[in-house]
Amino acid sequence: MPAMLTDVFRGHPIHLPHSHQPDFTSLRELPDSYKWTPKDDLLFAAAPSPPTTGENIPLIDLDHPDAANQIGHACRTWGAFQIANHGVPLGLLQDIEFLTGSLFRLPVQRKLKAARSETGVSGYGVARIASFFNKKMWSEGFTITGSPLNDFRKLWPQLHLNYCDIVEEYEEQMKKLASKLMWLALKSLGVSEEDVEWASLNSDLNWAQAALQLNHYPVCPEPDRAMGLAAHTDSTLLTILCQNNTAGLQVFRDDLGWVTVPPVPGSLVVNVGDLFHILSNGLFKSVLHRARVNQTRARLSVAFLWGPQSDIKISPVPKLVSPVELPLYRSVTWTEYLRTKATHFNKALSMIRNHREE
Ligand SMILES: C=C1C[C@]23C[C@@]1(O)CC[C@H]2[C@@]12CCC[C@@](C)(C(=O)O1)[C@H]2[C@@H]3C(=O)O
Ligand SMILES: O=C(O)CCC(=O)C(=O)O
Ligand SMILES: [Fe+2]
Repeated sequence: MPAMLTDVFRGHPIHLPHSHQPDFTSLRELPDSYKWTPKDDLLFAAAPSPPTTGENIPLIDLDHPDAANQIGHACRTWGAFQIANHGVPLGLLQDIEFLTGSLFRLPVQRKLKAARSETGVSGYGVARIASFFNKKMWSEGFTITGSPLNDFRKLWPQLHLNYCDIVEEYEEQMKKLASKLMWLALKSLGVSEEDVEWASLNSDLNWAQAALQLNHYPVCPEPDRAMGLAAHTDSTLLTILCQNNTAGLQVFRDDLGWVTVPPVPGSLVVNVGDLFHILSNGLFKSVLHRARVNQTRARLSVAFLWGPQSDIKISPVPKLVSPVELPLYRSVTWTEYLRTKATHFNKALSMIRNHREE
């Protein structure tokens, strides 16, 4: 039985001080431990794209006949795009946003009842990547893998079953959408289901698994010096992000710097993760992104982090490899990759890169 996402960090404990999580609303000044400088993150001060260039990740209508090519182009140039007409009911997006808001409005002591353990994936706390930075991030998170029942019972003794239903329905919809997006993107490269062995053997989506990451970025007294979620790439095949109507997500482009992704009501943001970069033999860009905060409005986001079951080995699709286009990466399971990332963070991709023989 392969390790499930839930067990990924068993034997790989990490000490993160969730219990020191402050009551953000009570802080009138930004404590020094939350003040970021370029020393704390080399890209902290990287120039943002001037708003006049108007360059931004594309908004793609999934009903458009050319959607596959538009998605492929976005994956190659940005590693991110927004989608409209995605088929996920608006009411469900509102429900998951409501659930997220209700969760983070709970008193800190209640949230800590469901704190993530040192070897766990699920629960309340700071993002796992926090361990790589000297400064703290102005955010709190809640990760869900598998059933949230046990955690939700601790958070909402009365209402937990309603909230579990919302998560189940949301994950169901996201699973279908993520798979559709992956095949549309691959289609743009001339790759179909028959070309991807592990998927064609399991066409009913049983080859996939996911985590749901709920994020809260409270109002911040000094947003220019704070960081909501530090720059990172996701380890996933694809991540689908639902953000409330407050801007904060930024994506990085070498030629443009940091570009803010504007919230578009009813749309969803899609990020290419490291595993899709590997699968596409480097053609799709695993996008570096981060979340900034602001002084007037709290921000919520819900990330659906989607990847393969833990026994599936991901490697460049054979059709995209040739004597001139050598496979850039060796094969890796999601579990192996998450563990590599937990140790080497932004060096993880280069750890599994094949080095060309001289
Ligand atoms: C499946 C996963 C991806 C993730 C690590 C995790 O085990 C669960 C949380 C995910 C998340 C969300 C916030 C950013 C991120 C880098 C992190 O620290 O936790 C991602 C992880 C990832 O994609 O590597
Ligand atoms: O809140 C956001 O916009 C980004 C969240 C994110 O990157 C993540 O959860 O992995
Ligand atoms: Fe992310």
